Order: sequence, then structure tokens, then C-alpha cells
Amino acid sequence: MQPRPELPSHVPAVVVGAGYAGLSAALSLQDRGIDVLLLEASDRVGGRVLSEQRSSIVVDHGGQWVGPTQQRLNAWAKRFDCPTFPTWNVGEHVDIWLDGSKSRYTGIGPDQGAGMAEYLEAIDRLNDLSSRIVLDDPSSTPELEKWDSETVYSFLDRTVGSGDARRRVALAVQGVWSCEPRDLSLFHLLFYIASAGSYEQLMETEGCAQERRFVRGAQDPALAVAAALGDRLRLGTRVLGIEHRDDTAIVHTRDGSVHTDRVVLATPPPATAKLEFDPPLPMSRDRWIHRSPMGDVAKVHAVYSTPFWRADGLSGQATLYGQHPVGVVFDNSPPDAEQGVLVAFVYGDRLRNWLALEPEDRRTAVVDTLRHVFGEAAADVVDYAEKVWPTDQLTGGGYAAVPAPGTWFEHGTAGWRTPAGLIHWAGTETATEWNGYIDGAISSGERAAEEVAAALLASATVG
Ligand SMILES: Cc1cc2nc3c(=O)[nH]c(=O)nc-3n(C[C@H](O)[C@H](O)[C@H](O)COP(=O)(O)OP(=O)(O)OC[C@H]3O[C@@H](n4cnc5c(N)ncnc54)[C@H](O)[C@@H]3O)c2cc1C
Repeated sequence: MQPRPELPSHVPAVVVGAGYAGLSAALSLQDRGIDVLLLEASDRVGGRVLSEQRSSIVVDHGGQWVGPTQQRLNAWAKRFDCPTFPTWNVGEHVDIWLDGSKSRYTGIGPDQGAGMAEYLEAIDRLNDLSSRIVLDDPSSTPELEKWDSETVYSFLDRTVGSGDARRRVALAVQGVWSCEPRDLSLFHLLFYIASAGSYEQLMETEGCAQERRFVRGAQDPALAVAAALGDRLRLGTRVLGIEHRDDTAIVHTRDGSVHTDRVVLATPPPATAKLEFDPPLPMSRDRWIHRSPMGDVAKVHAVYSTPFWRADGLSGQATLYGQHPVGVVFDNSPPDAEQGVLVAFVYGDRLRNWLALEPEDRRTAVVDTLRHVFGEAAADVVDYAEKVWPTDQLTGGGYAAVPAPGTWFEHGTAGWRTPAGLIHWAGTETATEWNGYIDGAISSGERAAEEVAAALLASATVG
């Protein structure tokens, strides 16, 4: 094994965490001519985005889609020449209802589906309320206390008469936030909708968040940025803690320490909570971090020799109500459709139940569900892969952190992303636009880099 090069004794800026946020912060600083060191605990970049080459196909175990309004990720795709292709969205989707009945539909949901009319009314209401969120400064939203004191569960119970319509919103909550409506503050849901532009932007494919995928996997732009950073990126370098004084910070790692003028922490809240800070973080930031658990999601890929469902006029997309382990399925086949790939999402309560099974039974449960939706051909799986994000030690889950009810109201003003002395905050959880998404991670890194550049300039001017 090659000995790892020693850490420099001093760099003007240190960024911690080489997910899309940390990569973005480091790249922005480098683009501004600021010497930066990016420290990443694992042996790869990308964090919650992980693309794996399996025989002839690439499997995206984490973040994968890019939508047309996600300007930063699209800009990276262009800058680093990372081709994308449209998500397969042709044919009819399948809706499996509570009683096991199956309907095929196009558009947002089955026209005659149970509770559809009230579901659409509820969505209008949520879109309407979300327009009142003050995006740049969410804590100044006039209804903050009221909305952050209520869970999405109690809001739906109070405002949506039809149980079937409530079930449809609940499935959307599980699909987009990877948690249950009882875990989610109404305020955070509305903030997230506002941050994406609309409920439809979060939910839909064409023109929306699920529109396109990366030909070489969604880690492609991250790998390109890593190459651009060269030796300014250190993999396998886990940060343990940060000493931060008035004019200098010391970042302690397993391989030694580095002095710096500014730190950008681009780690997810549960990973940040594991670091030791001396002095401790301000109370609001500390509480925000500790009250922001990650969502619970697993992504399961079933690979077939062909996308057989297309011959039956099906898109490969399905939504499942009731006791199935899987909530949503998409066609994740490669652009040339040389093989067929279905990706199944397991989240919230479903994930907890499914994880209690032995690995072989977990696979059987998913494949049986796919057979129920797409027919017997779904049993002929040629490859199978699952990634359970809550057991990932360095990210702690996904898609993103979900601040508990009351957290925005009690700690949002100072705790969301206000720098703590020399420490600046990045990570998708600190983004104004596309919070929770890759695009939000990139913009958060750009904002943190801007803060650092301004601070370094100010201290140089004073000095
Ligand atoms: C299953 C799943 C599906 C998703 N689907 C989509 C999608 O289709 N489209 C989309 O836009 N988004 C999607 N997301 C969300 C998206 O992946 C995330 O929002 C984004 O990748 C977060 O980036 P980040 O840089 O903020 O954090 P992360 O990617 O979590 O990066 C944090 C980094 O910090 C490192 N780290 C942690 N602790 C330390 C330490 N002590 N020292 C050094 N390094 C440390 C970690 O190893 C990691 O590399 C999905 C996420 C998941 C999990």
C-alpha cells in the first residue's frame, strides 16, 4: 500500500465531505483561485450518489435523476460533458390499490381511482400554501409556528375527508421524503415544495424532477469534478473534530491535523453530529443537527434480459398501496435497452418491515411484488442489487434529512445555515432551491464558497 501523502500544515480553506455539496464548494473555491483541501472519509466521491458498473449496465444506488429546472446540475453535465437521456416514460403506468386490484393509467393517476378527485384538491391546497413560504429566509414565513407545529398526518386528517385521498398523499410523502406523514412537519413539506417550484415538479417525470438520467451514472459529474480537483482532494481521510478559535481553525483527521482560515462542512446532519467541536457549536446549530434525522430508503434493482413490460404497453412505472414492500417502481433500463431494469423504492414503514426479513426473503418479497405488477416474466431476474441507505455509516440514510416538527420554528433562524465563527455550512439540507436534491447540494456548495471567499477577502483587507 502506498503511504498517504501528509496533510499540509496550513491551507486557506478546508472542505469536509466530497458529496456534490463539498465538491461544489471546493470547485468554486478553486475556480476563484483559492487554495483548498477537500477531505472525504470514504474511498470515493459522490456521497449519496453512487453509480456501480454491473456487467454491461450502470446501476445508480442513490440519487439518479435530473430535471430541466435543476440548473446547476445541468450546468455541470454540460461543463464536464456528462451525457443524459430521457427516463423511459412511454406506455401505461400501473396502480395497485389496497384490495390488490390493478389499474392501468397515463398522467397523474387513474381517472376513476379511489379518492382521486379529493387527492387533486389536496395537492392544489398544498401548492397554494407553499407559495406563502419565504424561500430565502424560511424562518420569516408568517405561518411558521402554526405550520411547523403540525405534522402532515394531522393536517391531512383535518383537511382531507376521504381516507383514500389521504392514502394517495401519504404515498407521495413516502416517495418524496422517504418518511411517514407522522414524521414530517407541514412547514418542511411546504418549504420543500416551494424549493422545487411545485408539488408536480417533485412528483412527475416529463418536465419535472424525474425527467432524465445520466448515461454513465449520476456519479459521472462528481468523478469529473474530483479529477479537476486533483491532489486537492484527499479520499480516505475521515475528519474527527474541529477546533475553532477567533482567527484559526484546526481540522483533526485520523491522519493528522490541518490549520485553516475557514472550514466548509458539507456532511449530512447525522455525520456532522458525530464530530467533536471545540468550543461546542452554538446551541441552535447543535439542536438543528441533532433534530434532523435522515429519511429511510432502500433502492432495489432487478435486472432482466429485456424490458419485457414494454411489449405489454407498460411504462415500467407503478405505484403500490397496501402491504407490499415496495411503494414505487420505475423503468431504469439503460438508454439502448440492451437489458431491462426495474428499480423499486422501499421506504418508511415498508423499509422497517422489509429489513426484518432475511436477505433471501427480502429479495423474494420484492420479486413477488414485481410479478404481481408486471406478470410472471418478472420472476426471471438475471441480476439483483439492493442498497439500504440507513445502514450507510457516512450518510446515515436518504434521500435527505427531515427536520422534526418544531425544529424550523425553534432553531431555523440561527441554526439552519448561519456560519458558526469560521465554520460554514453546505449540504443539500442547507439549499434554498431544490433542497434535498443533487442540484441543491451544488448550490449550497457555491453559496458556502461565496461566504468563504468574502470572509477571506475581508480578513486580507483588514490585515
Ligand atoms: C436512494 C436515494 C435516491 C435519491 N434520488 C435522487 C434523485 O434522483 N435526484 C436528486 O437530485 N437527488 C436524489 N437523492 C438525493 C441526493 O442524492 C442528495 O441530495 C445529494 O447527493 C446530497 O449531497 P450532499 O453533498 O449534500 O451530501 P452527501 O452526498 O451525503 O455527501 C456527504 C459526504 O460527506 C462524507 N463524510 C461524512 N462524514 C465525514 C467525515 N467525518 N469526514 C469526511 N467526510 C465525511 C460522506 O462520505 C459523503 O461523501 C437521492 C438520495 C438517495 C439516498
